[in-house]
Amino acid sequence: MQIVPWYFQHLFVLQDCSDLMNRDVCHAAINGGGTNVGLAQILAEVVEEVRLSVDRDINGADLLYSLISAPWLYSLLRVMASVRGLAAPSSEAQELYILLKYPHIQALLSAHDSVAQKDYGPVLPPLPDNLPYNEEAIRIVCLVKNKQPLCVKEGKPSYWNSLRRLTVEKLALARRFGSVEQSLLGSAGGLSSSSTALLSSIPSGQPHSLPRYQSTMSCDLCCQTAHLSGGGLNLSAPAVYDSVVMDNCTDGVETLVEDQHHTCTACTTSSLAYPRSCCPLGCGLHSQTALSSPLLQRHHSIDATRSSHPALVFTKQHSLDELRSTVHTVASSMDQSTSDARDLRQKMAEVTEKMTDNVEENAQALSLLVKVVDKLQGLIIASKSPEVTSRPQHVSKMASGPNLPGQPVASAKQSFRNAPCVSSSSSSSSSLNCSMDVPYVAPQCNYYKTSSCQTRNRLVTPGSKTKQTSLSNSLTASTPNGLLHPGDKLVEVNGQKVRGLQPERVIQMLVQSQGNILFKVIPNTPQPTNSQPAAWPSVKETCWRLLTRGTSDGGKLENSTVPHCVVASSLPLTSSDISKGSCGGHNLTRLTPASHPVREEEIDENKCIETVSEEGENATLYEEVLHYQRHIDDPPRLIVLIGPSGVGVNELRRRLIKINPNTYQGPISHTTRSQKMGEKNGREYHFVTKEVFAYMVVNHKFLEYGEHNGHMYGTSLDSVQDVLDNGKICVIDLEPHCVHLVRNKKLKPYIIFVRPPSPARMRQTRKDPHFLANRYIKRYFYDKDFEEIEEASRTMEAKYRQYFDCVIVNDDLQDSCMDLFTAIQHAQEEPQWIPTSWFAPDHP
Ligand SMILES: Nc1ncnc2c1ncn2[C@@H]1O[C@H](COP(=O)(O)OP(=O)(O)OP(=O)(O)O)[C@@H](O)[C@H]1O
Repeated sequence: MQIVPWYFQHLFVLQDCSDLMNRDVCHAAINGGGTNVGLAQILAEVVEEVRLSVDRDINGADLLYSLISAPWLYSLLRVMASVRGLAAPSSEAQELYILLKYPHIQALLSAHDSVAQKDYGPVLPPLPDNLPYNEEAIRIVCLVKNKQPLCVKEGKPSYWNSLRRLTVEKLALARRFGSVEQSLLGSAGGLSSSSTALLSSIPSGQPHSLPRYQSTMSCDLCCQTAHLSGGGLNLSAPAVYDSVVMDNCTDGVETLVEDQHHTCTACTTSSLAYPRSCCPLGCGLHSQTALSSPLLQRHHSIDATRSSHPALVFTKQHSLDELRSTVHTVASSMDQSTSDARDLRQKMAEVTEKMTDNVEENAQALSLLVKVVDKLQGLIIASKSPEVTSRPQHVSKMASGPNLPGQPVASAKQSFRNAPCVSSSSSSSSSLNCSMDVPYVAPQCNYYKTSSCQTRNRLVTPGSKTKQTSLSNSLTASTPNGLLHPGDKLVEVNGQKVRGLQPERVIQMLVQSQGNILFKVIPNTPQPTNSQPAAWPSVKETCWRLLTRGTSDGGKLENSTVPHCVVASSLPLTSSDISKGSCGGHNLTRLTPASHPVREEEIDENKCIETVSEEGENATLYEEVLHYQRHIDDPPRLIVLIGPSGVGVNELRRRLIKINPNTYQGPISHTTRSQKMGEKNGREYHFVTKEVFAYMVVNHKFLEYGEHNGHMYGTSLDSVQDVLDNGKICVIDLEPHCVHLVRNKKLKPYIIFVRPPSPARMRQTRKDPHFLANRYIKRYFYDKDFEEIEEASRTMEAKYRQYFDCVIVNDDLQDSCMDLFTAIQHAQEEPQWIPTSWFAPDHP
């Protein structure tokens, strides 16, 4: 049960506090401090009672609920706040208090609270009363992002969690260094007034009416989150209570679990006997902290089983790795924000660099961390302040300066509630209430609310209809009520124009955004059923390419581009037709027009129209073709090599590019692996995050992609286009079933099939070469490989031959390279038959 570790953390901190209070109380009693002796007794009893409850296997949720709503807890919190008032508190009490008042702990807690207390319900600006009824050119969709970053896998910690965990760990580290660190930290900030306010803001008297927000408890070691909302526990504790949790977890890093049975790795005692387990899922961390804290030493001495733990040593490398990952998380989360964010990132990096074995430097690093946390704090405050919402991007600038709000929960929440969402400056709206999951259709707007997000459509004055990037594939997946549709054109995100931006860039903005996300989209209007554009019929003369034919067994270099065709129009093609037909200066070789539509019986080897059989039963019958010669100013045609695995496609491609890299180039692949030393983004690879990669996959950006060694690799259409745009001839190899992805008017691919010679000949020519089965497993060819290659070639050719413009038999390598070179020249410089549809003008 996920709740148990959280509970145990609290149980033990209570135990600590109980013991601590006991001592303090005794101390106070001895010194005449007058503290309520009965409180310590109550606490001790409660701890014992809770422990017994666990043994009796009482439902954890109920237990937790009663735990956090118990009056003694509030008494405890009050007492903690008044610890400082003791005449001569014990060293443990002092330490506890010092821990609680560290500014970075306070800032962190406060930041965490602010996030947790955010009301994730959207607050949308009102719609204007005078919206036109029939205005549908632009739609505004406002989504409210939930707590999970976009595309992040379930369970992945947010950077808040990372930061929180990190700070806790750093605190544990710092505590090893006692006074030096304290003095430095003290000089770095000490206990700010707002921190004090935080501590003293615990109301006395009756139990709090706790703020209602979803409580997401995290294991501070591995950041596994356990949502407690399911068990009626949509409650959380006030800030100080959280700080107790954190303090406990600081202590708690001494003990880890490795499996789901809550067995302590150090003492192998089971969770029942030693219920100190922190994470039931096993966080896998094995670096530990040997804490010199008297509190911890006492902690060990409380329980005999615990005292048997060996001293655990903090691993610096682990700390650095954690810190680096946090830096990375923060960095990637704030990639496109302003200089403040960069400053923050820089500071995080500095902290990373400063973490050494040197006490003083570590203290400095912690001090820097305080500033970083402060900045984050400022960011949250900024996101709550109304003026921020008028900025085009909601995280455009972080508030600077300090930072602990010390602000009561209610007011913080209120200020957030009052904040209008980011909205387009040109529009306003009026509010409508609606029920969950029921689309409410008003005369002037659509207004939806879903369980994960609340969205609203709003009609505004139409803007430019310039072609925009469509993100609908991924966005529609996030908008269950269908607010966004495939083909919708995205105009703005959070008031920021996205015109001309790559979809990857836009998705990056979404990943980084928090709270409301406002889309302005041009709805996709249904395409006319008649796909033939109005301007197109001007080309009267047509040819038909026969797409299904038997395998040709011609020579080594076969040009299959001559269509088996006649003309099916009574009107000759004129030059004006050509220009109207968007042939744009291409030289069309006209065929002799037939005087009547061609009938099936007229089909023969030289002059034919025949069924074009695409895959599937209801295949298109014919492919209409035109003779096309590339204009010198046109981008080069894409060269696509297809062949069975092992035939030598890559070898040919590699050699071709190597011989003349100024003319030929392969596309730059995308990868999620990290950049190595000496590599440059965009040269060896496009290094992208998993989120961006996933987005690209979802949006069919890749021609091919796959995984290797846990990293994703893919060849994107855009990277192909980049090569062509640079005036180079892009040469790619492709699986035949992916050919349709490039067979379009923009790329005008010239498709070359690489056929193997006979198995006997292959055996002769491929004596030494390696066979890269699946591209990665390198081994020598076996005899059966040659037969398989031949078989695969035959199958491939039978199925896809209709798409091949040329066939090269890869026998002798030198000859094949020459053939390839000739074929490519041919494709670029001589007339070729290409589908008529590639000349069709763009849809308006
Ligand atoms: N004509 C040839 N003569 C001799 N060896 C060749 C010839 N063509 C390719 N090879 C060799 O055959 C091996 C396989 O070639 P290559 O890796 O290019 O295959 P491929 O078609 O790209 O297959 P895969 O897609 O599975 O990698 C390589 O070692 C390559 O050097």
